[in-house]
Amino acid sequence: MGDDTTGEKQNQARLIIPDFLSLQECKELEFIHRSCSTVGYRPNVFSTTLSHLIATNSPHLIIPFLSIRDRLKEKVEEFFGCEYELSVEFTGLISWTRGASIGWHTDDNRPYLKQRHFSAICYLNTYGQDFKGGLFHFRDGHPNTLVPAAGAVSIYTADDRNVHSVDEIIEGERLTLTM
Ligand SMILES: O=C(O)CCC(=O)C(=O)O
Ligand SMILES: [Fe+2]
Repeated sequence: MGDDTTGEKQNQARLIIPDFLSLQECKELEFIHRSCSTVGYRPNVFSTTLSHLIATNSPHLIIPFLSIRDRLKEKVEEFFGCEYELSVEFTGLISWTRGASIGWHTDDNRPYLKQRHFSAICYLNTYGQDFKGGLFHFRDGHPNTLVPAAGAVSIYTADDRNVHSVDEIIEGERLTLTM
């Protein structure tokens, strides 16, 4: 029974919704990334953050993000039972090209990230079709491996219940909306 309880807690720490965004929304965000992305925070990674869109005088391009961001925030608050408690700390489009990968980590893994409670990753394109490699893995619990598909969202707590990694991109470009 102890194990069951642990399993249940583990399951509650993540939520995967296969069709959260329409393909049209994915395409629109992809278009913005193609027009505005800049060199990202790690090798072979490119990003388009909302602050970058403001700084480069493209504030109109923020509009498509806003309703998606609210929908996602509502979903997180509903699922994790923290209505009206969250504020969104980061919103950006992030693409990974050949050679990019990330090993096991949690998303609150720096002292200055401890205020981060949840991560949400919307997949804007599809494994096997747009890129090869780039599978997402949770170290513990279920589901274990996520195969990125356009429109899906994965929401998980940023703590050590959700240690995760992403395989190296072998070909193409893997695009996400990350919050
Ligand atoms: O893109 C993903 O699927 C997750 C990326 C990730 O874990 C991170 O950037 O911290
Ligand atoms: Fe991560």
